[in-house]
Amino acid sequence: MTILSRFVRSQTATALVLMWLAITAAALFLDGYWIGIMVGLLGWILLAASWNMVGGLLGQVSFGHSAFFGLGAYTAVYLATAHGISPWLGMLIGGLLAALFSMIVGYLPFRRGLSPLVFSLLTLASSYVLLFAVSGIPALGGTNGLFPPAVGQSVWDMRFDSPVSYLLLAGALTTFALATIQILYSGRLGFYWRAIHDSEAAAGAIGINTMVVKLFTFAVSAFFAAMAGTFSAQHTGFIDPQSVFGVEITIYLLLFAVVGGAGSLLGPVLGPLVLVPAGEYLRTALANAGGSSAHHLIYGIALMIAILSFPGGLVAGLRRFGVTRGALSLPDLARAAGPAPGARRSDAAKGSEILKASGVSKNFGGVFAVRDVSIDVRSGEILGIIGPNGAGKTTLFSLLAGSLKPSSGSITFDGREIAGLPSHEICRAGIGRTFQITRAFPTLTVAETVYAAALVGRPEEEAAAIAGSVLSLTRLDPYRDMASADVTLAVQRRLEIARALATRPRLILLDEIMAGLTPREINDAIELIRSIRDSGVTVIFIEHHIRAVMALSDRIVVLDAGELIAEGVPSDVARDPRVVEAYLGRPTEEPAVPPLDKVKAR
Ligand SMILES: Nc1ncnc2c1ncn2[C@@H]1O[C@H](COP(=O)(O)OP(=O)(O)OP(=O)(O)O)[C@@H](O)[C@H]1O
Repeated sequence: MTILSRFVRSQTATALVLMWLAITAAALFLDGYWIGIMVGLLGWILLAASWNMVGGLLGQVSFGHSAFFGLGAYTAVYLATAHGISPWLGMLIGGLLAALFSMIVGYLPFRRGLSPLVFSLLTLASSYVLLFAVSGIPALGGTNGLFPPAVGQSVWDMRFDSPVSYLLLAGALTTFALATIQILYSGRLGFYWRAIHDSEAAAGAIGINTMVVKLFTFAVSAFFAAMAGTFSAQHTGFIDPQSVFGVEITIYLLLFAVVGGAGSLLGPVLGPLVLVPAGEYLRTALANAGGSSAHHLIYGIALMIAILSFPGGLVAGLRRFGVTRGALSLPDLARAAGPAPGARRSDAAKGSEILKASGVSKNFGGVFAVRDVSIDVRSGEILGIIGPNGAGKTTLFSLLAGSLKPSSGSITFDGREIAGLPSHEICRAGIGRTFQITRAFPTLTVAETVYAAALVGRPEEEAAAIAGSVLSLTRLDPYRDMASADVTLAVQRRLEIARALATRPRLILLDEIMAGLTPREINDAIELIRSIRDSGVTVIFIEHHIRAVMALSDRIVVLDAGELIAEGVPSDVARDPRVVEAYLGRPTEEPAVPPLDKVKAR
């Protein structure tokens, strides 16, 4: 499907058609007062849609969109007053400045993977920094603000006599933003946004460069917010630091998101559509009965009732009428006949070394989770990693998969040093992983999850072919349209494997995929792991189920208290006294050491 046909079928397109019908009707039948209200409404929709890209779709709540709004307003007005530059050019420059500013603000939290709260606070601080900075600059009018030049009344000056002209301009800018967001969402970015929103760690593990996606999205969002700022300044004819950089704008944006539905494409349209006219109606209706305090009181109470009645916002309430959060563009995977998951062959010949960890350690403060561990993994083998709870198995996986950086040591994969690389680069190098505690993408279906993983770094047709074949291999076909959050634990674990396989790894790391499964499901998992190996993928798996470890492993590595204590074929490892001691504690009488395969894991 082409970009255009995807767009035409979207709910955004329908909303835009309705919006233009309303604009036409308003232009024909409404007076200047109501047209002014509508202009304000469209401005809020534009700003709310821009905020929703980051706060809703990515799940990174920004308290600083007023900073971008203000940058757009001040840049255009200052360039027009001081240098006679057209606000159109000012809008572009303001947008670019805001995009640059957003990248400076977002770089550190995104790069370091800091918590969303840190991001929120940084954005809030950024709007205050600009508020105080601009208030202290005389050339920008200080706290008194600036007026756009009154000359003109022309398209070039973005100053119009007729309210209808502002209405048309607001409609055009809002259309530009909503259409752009919809087009981005209908492509691969929609999948990446949802994946990052649902689980950033899992998004990185399927190869998504989460930092780049977040920075890009933040920059586009800031550009649109600045656009709204320029427009608003031209429309109202006056700006001051408090009105454009102030926290009220952010509070309104959060309210629109909560009432409309954050994370959906239509939420930022519905939120202002309900709240702006309702606020205006209350303001005028109660003008003679207590003035602004009565209006604010009733507005606040109504808002609280609305928020409590529709926890997911209006979009959630309207879902039964077919209003969705925005459909992703999933191709028909059933028709896609793809290559086997392991078709991306390793450079390493079967039996040769594919992964080598040498002297790898990881400490958390004084705790050594992994201490001086060295392992070799051969291409085509199944390597089991066992050890008591807290032995360092998952930490070792995280080091191999890039979610943790080793404190010391080296890890090479296919001869390339990968220690300390971010998880998306390690995935792209050919290592896939599952998580001990499953990290589904709950807002995606089973098929969308697998397709999203296959899509990273590949054309859509190839991704569809891979996803189709992985769904068959992992026997997930019957569940493909179910939400990932709604399937059973056994299916969720298979889905994690399928997601990792869809990245077409040469090596897959499986972390306790049998935990909590029934004996029958464990047998299925054993068969699945064998078929993965047979498709050409090397397997390392952590498991507490000794029967499965014995049945599957070509070799076993045993960790205890962060150290490697034994390594070898299953029969040797099972009888190694150090291993049995690690599991059962030191025997009091010799030779009462039972072999490990008779021991139930703790
Ligand atoms: N982020 C962390 N911060 C501090 N300590 C940690 C962290 N992650 C792991 N540890 C500690 O490192 C040690 C090894 O933990 P790890 O989860 O790797 O063990 P494991 O062998 O996978 O255990 P299990 O079988 O219970 O999953 C434990 O003592 C754990 O408490």
